[in-house]
Amino acid sequence: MRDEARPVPRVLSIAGTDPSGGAGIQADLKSIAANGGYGMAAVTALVAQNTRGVRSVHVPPVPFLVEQLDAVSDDVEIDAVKIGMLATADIVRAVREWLERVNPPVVVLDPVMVATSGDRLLDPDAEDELRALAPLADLVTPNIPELAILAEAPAATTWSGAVTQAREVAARYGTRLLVKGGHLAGASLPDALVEAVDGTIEVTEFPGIRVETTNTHGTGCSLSSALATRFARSGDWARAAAESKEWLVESIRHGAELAVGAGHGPVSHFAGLWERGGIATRPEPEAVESGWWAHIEDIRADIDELAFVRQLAEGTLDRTAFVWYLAQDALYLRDYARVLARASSLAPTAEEQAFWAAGARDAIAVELQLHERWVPSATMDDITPSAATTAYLNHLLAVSARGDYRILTAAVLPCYWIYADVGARLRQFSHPEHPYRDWLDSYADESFAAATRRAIQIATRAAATAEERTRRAMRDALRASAAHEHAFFAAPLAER
Ligand SMILES: Nc1ncnc2c1ncn2[C@@H]1O[C@H](COP(=O)(O)OP(=O)(O)O)[C@@H](O)[C@H]1O
Ligand SMILES: Cc1ncc(COP(=O)(O)O)c(N)n1
Repeated sequence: MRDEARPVPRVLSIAGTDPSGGAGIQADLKSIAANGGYGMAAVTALVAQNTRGVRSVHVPPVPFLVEQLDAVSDDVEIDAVKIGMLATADIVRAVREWLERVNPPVVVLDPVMVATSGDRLLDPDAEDELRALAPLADLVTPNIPELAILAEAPAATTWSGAVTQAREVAARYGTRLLVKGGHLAGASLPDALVEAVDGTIEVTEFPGIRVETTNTHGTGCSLSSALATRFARSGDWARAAAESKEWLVESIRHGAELAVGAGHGPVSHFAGLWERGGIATRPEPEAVESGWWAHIEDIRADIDELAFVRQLAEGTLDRTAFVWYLAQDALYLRDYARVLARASSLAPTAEEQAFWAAGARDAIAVELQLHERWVPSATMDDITPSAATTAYLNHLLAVSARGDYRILTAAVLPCYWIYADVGARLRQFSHPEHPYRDWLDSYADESFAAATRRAIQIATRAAATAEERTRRAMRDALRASAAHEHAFFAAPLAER
């Protein structure tokens, strides 16, 4: 077992090619990626094949394979090696020498000899060399015919016969085996890990059910790559075997959906990932922020153009209209505080819970301040919520009632964001004689600016990790609130 398992192991496949993508290094790279590793590949042989069979094999000069292997090992720290098709005795020897030189921490040997189609992928005179390579592997993954060649005995015809033969092979080569039941008939399809533990050979069986399919091209390649990758991650062979088999069966089940070829089709290496993770990309929080800001640009421009905002800046705003606005604001803040308290109660972390709770408290504090300075509490009894105030609050309370925290963070955001933005501009109009100086200066509040930054951060981070549908709902809620902000600023001169 390795001292330190790697989160994304760097796994090198040494194997032949399959231009139709289902077996060989093409399958290995997909399998390594699907099982959580970084895949690399050195080509032993180029095989003109498809799902129906092998047409011809071209073996490049052996020194060139060694160059490929050295190019990788001179540069990359290799966490695991998976060996597949080796074609000739010279290649087996060259790979063995490289293994002895580089000594990679994990070696999985799939002793590829015959393709699913029945075509030979290893010269018969290379079998002795392959037997000599087996002891260098941490795990050998023969199918039943390959096990027989390692055992130099007839092929097993029953599962118990295969396991008995695997015990002999494990003892003889001093290596660990994963023997596969794919070539036996029947509904069950077990695999077994056979290894020497404290001098005795132990067998761990992984039962399985045969999937009714012809999509079995590359199952051996894919399984051995999955094993190398998962063992490099966990350092546990039994766990790697169980997980790899589960992954492979799921991939076999979805193979036919790919509609690749008319023979033995490939497995769908990423079926599980596609189903559970999807292929949608996700934006960074910064991109969400700039996208949202642009999405409400028209509303922001309209707010800047409002007579109320302009007159407030110039100081020409009618005082009654201003006090009416503040009274509406006080009414608004009372329920806005409740909505922020709801965000606090829905928050996934203690920090966010505290942030929204503080926001709720501050909203009430501002409301009380409004009474002290501008709107006597007695006046409040005469004020009824305007249509704009009612509509804005109904929107926020509805989002709050629906209970999706992420959408709620987007809905409450404009009250921070637009307010801080409008305020920053209004503040510049303040001067000692300005009738609303106190009010304009209150916008300079640094803690409100900091709270606005944090609210933007919480909402955009939530959006960045949400699925597309939720992200869109967040943007819609934000825009709806922005429109309510506009109506709220327009109301003092329109509704009153
Ligand atoms: N039809 C199937 N249903 C479920 N699992 C299968 C099926 N065919 C192969 N497998 C699994 O794929 C792996 C490789 O199987 P096998 O056919 O024995 O090896 P190879 O591909 O090397 O000939 C094994 O784990 C086996 O259990
Ligand atoms: C290059 C290459 N390597 C191996 C196999 C065996 O495939 P399977 O995994 O179906 O036994 C193959 N068809 N081609």
